[in-house]
Amino acid sequence: MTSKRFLRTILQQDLQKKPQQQYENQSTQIATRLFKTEEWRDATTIAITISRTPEVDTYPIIREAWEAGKTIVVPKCHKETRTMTFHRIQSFEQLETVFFGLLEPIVSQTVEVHKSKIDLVIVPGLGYTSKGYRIGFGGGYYDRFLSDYEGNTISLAFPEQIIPSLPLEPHDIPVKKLITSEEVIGID
Ligand SMILES: Nc1nc2c(c(=O)[nH]1)N(C=O)[C@@H](CNc1ccc(C(=O)N[C@@H](CCC(=O)O)C(=O)O)cc1)CN2
Ligand SMILES: Nc1ncnc2c1ncn2[C@@H]1O[C@H](COP(=O)(O)OP(=O)(O)OP(=O)(O)O)[C@@H](O)[C@H]1O
Repeated sequence: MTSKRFLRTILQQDLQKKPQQQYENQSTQIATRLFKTEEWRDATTIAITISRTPEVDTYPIIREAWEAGKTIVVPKCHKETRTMTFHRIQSFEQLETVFFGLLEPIVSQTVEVHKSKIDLVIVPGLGYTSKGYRIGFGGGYYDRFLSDYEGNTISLAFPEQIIPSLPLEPHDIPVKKLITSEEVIGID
C-alpha cells in the first residue's frame, strides 16, 4: 500500500504544476457549482479554510458568502491537542499567520462559534476518493473535528485530486459531497 506521506508529496507536486489560468478557471467553476447546492443555499453559518495556492481558491467563496449575508467561520489550530476552534471573520484583515504558514483568525478580534452552530463545513484536503474519503496535511485536525460534527460537509477539488484509492484508517470520516470543476459527487 502506498504510504500516506508519499501520497501527500505526489499530490502536492502534481497540483503545483497547474497553470495559473487553469487554477483560476477551475476554482471559478467549482465555486459556481457550490453556490447552486442546497447545502450552500440553506447554510447560515459556513466553516471554511483560507486557501493557500495550490488549494482551490476560497477567497471568492468567502466574499460571496458575506454578500449573501452568511456567517463565515475559519479554523484556529491548537497544536498541543491537535484540535481546532472556529472564529467568525467579517474581513480578511482579521487574519494573521502564526502556524505552518497558514492564515488564521486573530483570536482577540474575533468571536468563537461552537460547532453546533455551523451548518456547513467545507473540508480541505490534498486528495479524495469518489467515496468522499480524504487525505490532508496529516495533522488529523479535520478527522478529530468531524468525529462529533452533525451538519453538512463538502470538499472542493480539482479533477486530478480525485484518486482511485487511499489508505484508510478507522478514524477517517468521509465528506458527504465532493465538488470538482467537472462534477458534483453526492456520497451515500
Ligand atoms: N488552507 C488550509 N488551512 C487549514 C488546513 C488546510 O488543509 N488548508 N487544515 C487542514 O487540516 C488545518 C491545518 N492543518 C495542518 C495539518 C498539519 C500540520 C503539521 O503538522 N505540519 C507540520 C508540523 C508543524 C509543526 O508542528 O510545527 C508537519 O507535518 O511536519 C499543520 C497544519 C487548518 N487550516
Ligand atoms: N479522531 C481522531 N482521534 C485521535 N487521533 C486521530 C483522529 N483522527 C486522526 N488522528 C491521528 O492524527 C494523525 C493524522 O491523521 P491523518 O493522517 O488521517 O490526517 P489527515 O486526514 O491527512 O489530516 P487533516 O485531517 O489534518 O487534514 C494520525 O496519527 C491519526 O492517528
